[in-house]
Amino acid sequence: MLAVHFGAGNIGRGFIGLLLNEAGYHTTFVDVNKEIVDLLNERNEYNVVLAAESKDEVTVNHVSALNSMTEAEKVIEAIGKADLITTAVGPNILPIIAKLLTEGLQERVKTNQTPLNVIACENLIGGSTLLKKHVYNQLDETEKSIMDQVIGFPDAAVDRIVPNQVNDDKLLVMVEPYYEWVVDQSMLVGKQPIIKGITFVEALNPYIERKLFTVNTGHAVAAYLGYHYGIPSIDQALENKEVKGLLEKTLNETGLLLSQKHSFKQEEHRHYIRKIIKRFENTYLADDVTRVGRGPLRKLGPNDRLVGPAKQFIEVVGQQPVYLAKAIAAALKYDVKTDEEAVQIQQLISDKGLHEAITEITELRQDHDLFKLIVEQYHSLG
Ligand SMILES: NC(=O)c1ccc[n+]([C@@H]2O[C@H](COP(=O)([O-])OP(=O)(O)OC[C@H]3O[C@@H](n4cnc5c(N)ncnc54)[C@H](O)[C@@H]3O)[C@@H](O)[C@H]2O)c1
Ligand SMILES: O=P(O)(O)OC[C@@H](O)[C@@H](O)[C@H](O)[C@H](O)CO
Repeated sequence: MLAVHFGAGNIGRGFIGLLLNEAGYHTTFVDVNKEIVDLLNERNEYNVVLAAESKDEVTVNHVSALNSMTEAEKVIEAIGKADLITTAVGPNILPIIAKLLTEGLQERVKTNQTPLNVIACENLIGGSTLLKKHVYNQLDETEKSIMDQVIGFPDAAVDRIVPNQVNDDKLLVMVEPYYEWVVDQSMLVGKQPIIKGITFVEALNPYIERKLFTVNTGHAVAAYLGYHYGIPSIDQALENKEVKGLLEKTLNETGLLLSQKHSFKQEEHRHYIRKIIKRFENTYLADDVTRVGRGPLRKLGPNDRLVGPAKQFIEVVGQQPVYLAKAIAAALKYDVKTDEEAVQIQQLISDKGLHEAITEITELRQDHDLFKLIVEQYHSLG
């Protein structure tokens, strides 16, 4: 069995590649990083080490790689033969890989009508659906009706913390022990892939919202407030009582929303939150606040992990999301010069002023309750 996986980065190698290998796939990674592509082809294997006292290590083999910049034809050929396609490139890169993916799928369906699923493993609600949209924008009506029959784009939620890697061995990936991969079964075509570690569910929305609005909202709070207090890593941010307290209060807000919206049992959800906080406290991960806070423009988007639940909190719970607003304010103050999106936000605030910048970034109208809360919290953060 062949899997073509776009993005041989942290989650690609440290999570998806590992599970695909355990399920018996040969994985062809597609990436633009020449060094990683060359090393994968030289060794055809790499190791994954657990960020835990045991430091257990497993070898992932049956892997190779293609450079999408210089080997487009080979990528198209691999898509033609693939049994599964997955991605972990980052939401902003999906429109870029969609071009080559489309060419591959167009060629494939000319001779191969075997059903094929494309699963985007990104931190995004409706990631595969978005990728499908980018693909379908390039198809004519006949191609669309063929693809409707044989190509599936099931949405997914993936959860495993994989920090930036600082190992001498450039292929080695350190990952936390915990993982969860949930896929929307109702969106699959053909047979369900047999991959130990995937949970198939009939409706993904409660799972992706639970993950994004708990793990990623909590992570964002720790990153932006951690940065605000000059703390370099997430586990250290959690040692700071002020940050941990604000994190817990923010997750109580999203918890209330999620419990009301998806009828989660409150005690079970509290247990889920406690487990996540423990994961953030893992000192073996030493996860930089700048990795977790990366891309603040994306994270402040109208449906992402901060503004998304804050708006819903007002609508569903009927209260003011004070702590989510504080996290949004901290994200607006995130001033990391090496992060292009942070630079853009600071530039926007200085060019157009805070109010206009908030509207442009979050798409919130100035008379929205959340808008006023964000402004208040921004000024109170100092
Ligand atoms: N790291 C985590 O803890 C984690 C956990 C769950 C989900 N995710 C999600 O997984 C995705 C990837 O995150 P990551 O942490 O692995 O990032 P990463 O930067 O480590 O990996 C991304 C990879 O994509 C490659 N890439 C960039 N442009 C490309 C292109 N045009 N074609 C092919 N490959 C390209 C990069 O070279 C890199 O190897 C993101 O959506 C992220 O939100 C990450
Ligand atoms: O990948 P991002 O930039 O969307 O978010 C940063 C982290 O919160 C994220 O990578 C987590 O580590 C991951 O989602 C855990 O499953």
